[in-house]
Amino acid sequence: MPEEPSASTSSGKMGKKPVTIITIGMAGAGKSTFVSRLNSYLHSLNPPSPPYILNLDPAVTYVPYDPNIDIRDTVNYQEVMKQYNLGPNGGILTALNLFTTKFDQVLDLVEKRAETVDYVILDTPGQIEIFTWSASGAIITDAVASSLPTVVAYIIDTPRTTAPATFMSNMLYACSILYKTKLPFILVFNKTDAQPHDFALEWMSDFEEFQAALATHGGTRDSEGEPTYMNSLMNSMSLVLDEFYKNLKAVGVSSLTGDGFKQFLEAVENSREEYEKEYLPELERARAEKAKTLQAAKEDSMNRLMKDLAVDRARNPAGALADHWDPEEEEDDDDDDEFSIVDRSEERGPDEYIDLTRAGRHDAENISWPRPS
Ligand SMILES: Nc1nc2c(ncn2[C@@H]2O[C@H](COP(=O)(O)OP(=O)(O)OP(=O)(O)O)[C@@H](O)[C@H]2O)c(=O)[nH]1
Repeated sequence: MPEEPSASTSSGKMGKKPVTIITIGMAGAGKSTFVSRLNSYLHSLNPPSPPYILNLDPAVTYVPYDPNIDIRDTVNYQEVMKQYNLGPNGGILTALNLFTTKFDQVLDLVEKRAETVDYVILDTPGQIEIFTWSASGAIITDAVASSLPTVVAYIIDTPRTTAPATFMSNMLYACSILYKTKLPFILVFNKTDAQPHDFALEWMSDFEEFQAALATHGGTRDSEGEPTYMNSLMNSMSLVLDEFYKNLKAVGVSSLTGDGFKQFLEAVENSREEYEKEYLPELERARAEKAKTLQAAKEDSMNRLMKDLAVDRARNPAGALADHWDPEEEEDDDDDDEFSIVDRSEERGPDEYIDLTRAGRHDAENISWPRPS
């Protein structure tokens, strides 16, 4: 049963910046269903807190919610596949890369809504590596995280994670994303209606429990009764991961029934504090460092340029007299209007039905895409 909705976490409109939730997870873990349930849960709060949702999966045929911004409105992934002779994964990756070139427009739209929403939710492509191991995924994550408090929700298919080896692989993947993004991180054990997540919490809080589960699992001993290489490796890894688990929040949810979403939002609220205390100061330090380096480089190039100019003028006084700069002569090569991001909520009323079969593909045939580098 879903818990009684509470408005305690709905405070963004009262002065706080909205939190961005980036949902990441293996194919079929339930990302879209999770986003859809989170959307309806936030609508059911008192007062309601409708989120701003971005769908970043260009290949999805159906999403069970109405996204405010949908990558499919900007990039036709089938067209991209045809135009560049790509397979499905290359097509999705290139479509995401093309969309990323316009992400400043997306950020503008999101920032425009920052006063009126508490949550911005990103649904990512089904193939996890397309977002987590691509330049565009990193650019989108960094851009969002430098503008708003951001948290990663790593969605796990709990029923498919009960085997110790699968659990460990999933945790290692989560670990790699945590260290790559350095953002507050929530492990979301989904589908708890089908499989409660207690076993996972036990394994995370006590590595001996995990090792005991490993020992009872088949295939951990060789023909001579000795622990296999994989078994020894996983035993050692469980000690390593013990440290990683300390930096994580874990919640169990059922996107089917709505169970656990109150706890999820509480974890998001704690992550906001973590972002402000840990991520933001680090971001500001990195920004200041970059600005300093950039300023020094600029001054150095300027000094060299001025020196060169002085030499040129001394050598050629007649040419120096003809020196002039006319801003009117500058060519206007701004091609920003080539294609634009669509905010669906500005086109339609919030409760209006969106025909997803018709949506988007705005003049896709007329778009001439730049060659991917
Ligand atoms: N029992 C149960 N099934 C769920 C739950 N959440 C999602 N599912 C099912 O899991 C399947 C995959 O869900 P999706 O939301 O499409 O998963 P996804 O991660 O977005 O999938 P891709 O985008 O294709 O990677 C669907 O059949 C859902 O109905 C849940 O909480 N409980």
